[in-house]
Amino acid sequence: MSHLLEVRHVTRKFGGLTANSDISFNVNENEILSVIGPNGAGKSTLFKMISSFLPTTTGEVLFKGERISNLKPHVVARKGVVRTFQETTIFKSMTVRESIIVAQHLRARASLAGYFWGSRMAHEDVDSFGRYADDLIEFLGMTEIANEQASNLPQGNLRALGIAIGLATDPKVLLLDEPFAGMNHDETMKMVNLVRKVRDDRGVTVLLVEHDMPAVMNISDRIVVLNFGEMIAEGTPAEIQNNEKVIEAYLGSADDEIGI
Ligand SMILES: Nc1ncnc2c1ncn2[C@@H]1O[C@H](COP(=O)(O)OP(=O)(O)OP(=O)(O)O)[C@@H](O)[C@H]1O
Repeated sequence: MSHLLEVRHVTRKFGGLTANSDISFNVNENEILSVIGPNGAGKSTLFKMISSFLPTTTGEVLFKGERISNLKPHVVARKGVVRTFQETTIFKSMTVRESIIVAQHLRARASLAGYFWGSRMAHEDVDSFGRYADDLIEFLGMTEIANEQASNLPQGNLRALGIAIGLATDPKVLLLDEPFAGMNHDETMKMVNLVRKVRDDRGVTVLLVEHDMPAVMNISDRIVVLNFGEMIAEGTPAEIQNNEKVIEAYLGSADDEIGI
């Protein structure tokens, strides 16, 4: 298996605070890798650097051997590394289908003027965006809610729409920020299956930050553990569950009901 992503000696400081300290690990193609750690461990900061929403202080992130850290986020997204946000960023006034169409703007070939004047390329874009949206809607099992306004959707469907929006630009790597947060067991299991399907059927490599340990242990091929900005472990779910440093980090934190 080749390394699709390489996180190399990444450090991020905020003034005197080191949020990430010399983090290095690789992500293989078609892998589901979770980043876990107690509150404030530096997980979100690391995700922001991988998707280039935040520059590294030192170190770099490579995608297919090419540096993607410290570029503009839309450039990184266009290359195929896309971060999904929690539902706050979903266009609530649009329907599911409209949201997925609009989210494809990064793939547009026609110019803005072309859209304004209705050029042939603009018409082709709009047609292909519609077809791709319908394909995604079917793939994600959202046909029945395709024309529902996003603001009317329950939590589980909103999360699925977040994933659909992430997939709208046909990424190679999807970064999911707490995809199971606030979900009950059934909703979590549906989302676990959906994320697996995205990996299995569309060949998307998935990185996720998550606090729900049973879900993490269920879904992950490998896990990276952060604590106070340091990477303290990396391994399979079974290895992580038995890792002394990890157990200590969680027992010593407010997350001691973490269930690992
Ligand atoms: N923009 C910022 N400015 C200053 N400090 C920050 C900033 N962003 C994060 N931090 C600090 O960096 C540390 C790591 O934060 P981060 O949000 O990455 O942790 P986390 O593991 O994602 O936490 P949680 O699980 O609670 O979401 C924390 O001490 C946080 O206060």
